[in-house]
Amino acid sequence: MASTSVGPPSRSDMANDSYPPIQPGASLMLALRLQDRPILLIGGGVVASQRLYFLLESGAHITLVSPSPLEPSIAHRISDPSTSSQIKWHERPYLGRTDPIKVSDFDLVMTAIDDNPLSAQVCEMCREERVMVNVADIPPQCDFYFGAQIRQGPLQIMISTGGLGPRASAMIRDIIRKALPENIEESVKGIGSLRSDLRKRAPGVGGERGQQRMDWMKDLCDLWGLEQMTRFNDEETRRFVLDQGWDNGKMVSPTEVKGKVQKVGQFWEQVKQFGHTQLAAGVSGFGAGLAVATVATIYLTRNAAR
Ligand SMILES: C[C@@]1(CC(=O)O)C2=NC(=C\c3[nH]c(c(CCC(=O)O)c3CC(=O)O)Cc3[nH]c(c(CC(=O)O)c3CCC(=O)O)/C=C3\N/C(=C\2)[C@@H](CCC(=O)O)[C@]3(C)CC(=O)O)/[C@H]1CCC(=O)O
Ligand SMILES: NC(=O)c1ccc[n+]([C@@H]2O[C@H](COP(=O)([O-])OP(=O)(O)OC[C@H]3O[C@@H](n4cnc5c(N)ncnc54)[C@H](O)[C@@H]3O)[C@@H](O)[C@H]2O)c1
Repeated sequence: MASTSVGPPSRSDMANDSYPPIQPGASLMLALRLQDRPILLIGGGVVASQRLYFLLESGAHITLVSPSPLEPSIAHRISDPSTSSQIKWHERPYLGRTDPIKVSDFDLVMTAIDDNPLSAQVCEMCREERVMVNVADIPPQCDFYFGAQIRQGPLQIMISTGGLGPRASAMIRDIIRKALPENIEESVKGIGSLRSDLRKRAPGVGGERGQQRMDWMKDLCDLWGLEQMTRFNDEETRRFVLDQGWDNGKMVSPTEVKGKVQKVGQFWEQVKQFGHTQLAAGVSGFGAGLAVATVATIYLTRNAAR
């Protein structure tokens, strides 16, 4: 029978005394934040070039040790002004224990070389210094594995088969990529903006306030769904949802917002267009008066809705 992943109990399950069984052998899946962190990368071939790509995107500072020739994309990153300051290249083989570059000076170490005994030695050095290491050619000695990845803006997905089938990981990645909604990146950005606005409006950490904020956000996400979340990229929509929803301790559905925000938006469009027409016709006094009246009406309408 296929095993299923149960996962930890959610906040709402906590009350039910439900304790799913532990299934050992997993990796801890994390999203490492490496901005400005020192990373040691040993090797200059195809695998090292792939490591380098992901490290550069994470903002790390990479010390690269490898003799020439380098895989061409690595040479490109070293000379390209947009990435050159992130890479310090030592053009020579790494010497293991006798090397002046010490693994203890780095947050992570990665070897991608065609030299098993040297990789094993680097791994041993890292264990002694308690530095996490990825050894591309000896999976059992890795503290962490890479995986097939999808990155669409802030959304990141990683697939791991626990080292069993890297190619299978890439194939599963392609299935997931096809299944994702086209505008998923916009959904994630939209909900990110709403969360950030909410935290400005209701600051503080933990306690009752924190719980309220989380409950409201969770219910709102469930009510709106991923597709509608793209609409939170619009500032007016966010304000409306927070004014009407959060401030009143209730939920506002996408359909409720649709009417209101569109109406206000349309008014503004009309005001703008009307203003232009009047200016073009040169009837400025009457136009300005009417525009001021319209703006005042909108202002009152907006505030009455709060
Ligand atoms: C996912 C991906 C991420 C990445 O590297 O960034 C990744 N390998 C990728 C591709 C790939 N690697 C290999 C092939 C040839 C076909 C095949 O063997 O399947 C292909 C396919 C190809 O190139 O298309 C050969 C290979 N890989 C490893 C060994 C050593 C060994 O097993 O002994 C050998 C044998 C060398 C030999 O035979 O001599 C080891 C590892 N490779 C991992 C990750 C980790 C486990 C991932 C997992 O849990 O699934 C792990 C354990 C350690 C690590 O690398 O961290 C990336 C796909 C990225 C993408 O396409 O986007
Ligand atoms: N994890 C993976 O996804 C994966 C995939 C394919 C291969 N591999 C394994 O990873 C290793 C590297 O693969 P590759 O395709 O990049 O090989 P490669 O032959 O293209 O590159 C090896 C690189 O290591 C450099 N090198 C050798 N000795 C060195 C030393 N002492 N110090 C610094 N650099 C040194 C070489 O100059 C070369 O640049 C292989 O052993 C392979 O078995 C892993």
